[in-house]
Amino acid sequence: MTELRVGVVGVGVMGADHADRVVRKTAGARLVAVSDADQPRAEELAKRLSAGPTQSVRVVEDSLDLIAADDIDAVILASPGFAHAEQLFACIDHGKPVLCEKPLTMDAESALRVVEAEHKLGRQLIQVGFMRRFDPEYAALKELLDSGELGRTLLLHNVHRNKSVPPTFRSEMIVRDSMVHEVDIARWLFGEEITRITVHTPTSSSLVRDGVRDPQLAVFELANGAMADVEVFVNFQVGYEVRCEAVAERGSATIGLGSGVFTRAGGQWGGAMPADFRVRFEQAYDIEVQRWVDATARGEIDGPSAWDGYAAAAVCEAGIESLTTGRPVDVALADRGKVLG
Ligand SMILES: NC(=O)c1ccc[n+]([C@@H]2O[C@H](COP(=O)([O-])OP(=O)(O)OC[C@H]3O[C@@H](n4cnc5c(N)ncnc54)[C@H](O)[C@@H]3O)[C@@H](O)[C@H]2O)c1
Ligand SMILES: O[C@H]1[C@H](O)[C@@H](O)[C@H](O)[C@@H](O)[C@H]1O
Repeated sequence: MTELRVGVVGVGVMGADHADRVVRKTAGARLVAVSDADQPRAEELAKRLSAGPTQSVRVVEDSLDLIAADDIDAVILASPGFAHAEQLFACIDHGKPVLCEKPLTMDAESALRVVEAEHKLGRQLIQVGFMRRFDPEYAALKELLDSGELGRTLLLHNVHRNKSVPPTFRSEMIVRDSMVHEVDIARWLFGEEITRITVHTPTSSSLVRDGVRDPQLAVFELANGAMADVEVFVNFQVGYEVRCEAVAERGSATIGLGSGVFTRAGGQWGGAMPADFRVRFEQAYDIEVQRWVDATARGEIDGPSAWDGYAAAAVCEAGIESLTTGRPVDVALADRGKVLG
């Protein structure tokens, strides 16, 4: 099998991690080029990753040129969400498969245009980076719930805490960039769309910037009547913590309790907490990128689709509206059958 020649756009925290993953851990793929609005950052990474005898990574100044390049078979998009729409349309124009970090785009309208443009092409090129679906714990939970062993799933309780986030992180980003993971997980575990969302804003931590609502407490209502709640607290100070408990008719199942060794000793109990998502979800990212590379070689995607990215964007848009009023907001979702015909 020939190697998939990959280009990475945006090499900040996540893009640099993915670039390194392609070089060191992913079979059947080769990192060919990187691009970043911050050129020195791209130069530095390319130099570091070109160190091996067989690896030569070049820098392409303009991300659209990287996407168009003849020697790039597929793209990993890890630029900020505001840059995704233009870069996704370029991938569609050039027929390049793309693993696009969440969020797909910044709003439901542009996300739907992406879905429609891909659909017009007649094949799926876009996979969205909802990597939790590849996390072995989440995958085991899904398998258990789908087996029916516990009966119907009725409720999900989620906790999503980051140690801290950059100062640019506003209240809307907590919905669009962080809560979007629970939006995807709820849709995926239930296999149902979310029809209504309410975002409550309890007292904010005194450690966050003026006006930022953190933590947030959201309730999702699903088409089948099930519900999910999530606490998102992105300035938790302690570490990275992601938990999910599913409550079903004949029992419940919880994941995310024991990252690392959980000890009971010397009158204390507890374990280590990962500092961030790169540690907690390392295995999920590895599996995600490997399966994306394998599927791309077959001309397919193997994970969350552009529709999943759009549906999440529509829920987050309603969530951002609810954030300001505290009232439930119905999700306006296009008719899937009509869009994908
Ligand atoms: N799946 C996950 O768990 C996860 C984790 C972190 C971030 N993300 C997502 O990954 C993306 C990047 O986030 P990050 O934390 O790495 O941000 P970051 O700020 O660390 O990196 C973004 C990089 O993109 C560059 N950039 C800005 N505009 C650009 C443009 N138009 N074209 C090319 N490069 C551009 C910046 O210079 C920066 O180097 C976001 O969509 C974010 O939501 C996903
Ligand atoms: O962009 C990041 C990323 O998506 C993480 O997985 C999430 O935990 C953070 O809250 C978010 O800021």
